[in-house]
Amino acid sequence: SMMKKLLTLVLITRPNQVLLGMKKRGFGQGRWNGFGGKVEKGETILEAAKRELFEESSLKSDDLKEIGLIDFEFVGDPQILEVHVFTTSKFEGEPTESSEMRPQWFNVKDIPFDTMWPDDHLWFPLFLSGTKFKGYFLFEGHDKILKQTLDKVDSL
Ligand SMILES: CNc1cc(N2CCOCC2)nc(N)n1
Repeated sequence: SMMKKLLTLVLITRPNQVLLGMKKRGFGQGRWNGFGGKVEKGETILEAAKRELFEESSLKSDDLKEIGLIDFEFVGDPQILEVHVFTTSKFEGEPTESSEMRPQWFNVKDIPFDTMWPDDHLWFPLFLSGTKFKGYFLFEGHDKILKQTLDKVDSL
């Protein structure tokens, strides 16, 4: 039976650039990604996004805007990952390496998609153009997308 796990993903931007973190351990290790993780009991999804952003990058933001909702399914695993994607260009602090993440600014035209999750190059253009989206990706392992849907939406 399908179980859903709530997760967050925060993409910080500044003019012509996106802040990504190199995941140093655990799920997605060795790939650049936004900042995020699990939603704990007793916190809202937005509170989780803020918390994970601070824990993983030392940045603080009260301006996170939800721009995407992505369901990830993995063949053979009943746990669906429901990832709530947020972005902001208003933040405080300096990106700082954590135990989980090594942050680095990337020019938008040089996003390292080859060392990111294979779904990212499909939905990043929507995030970068300010288009809200809903997506579904069925993975086989961590590198192969078997099925996908990606739709622009007016509201999430
Ligand atoms: C499977 N493809 C994924 C997963 C993912 N994350 C799952 C764990 O929580 C943080 C976001 N993030 C991206 N870009 N692609």
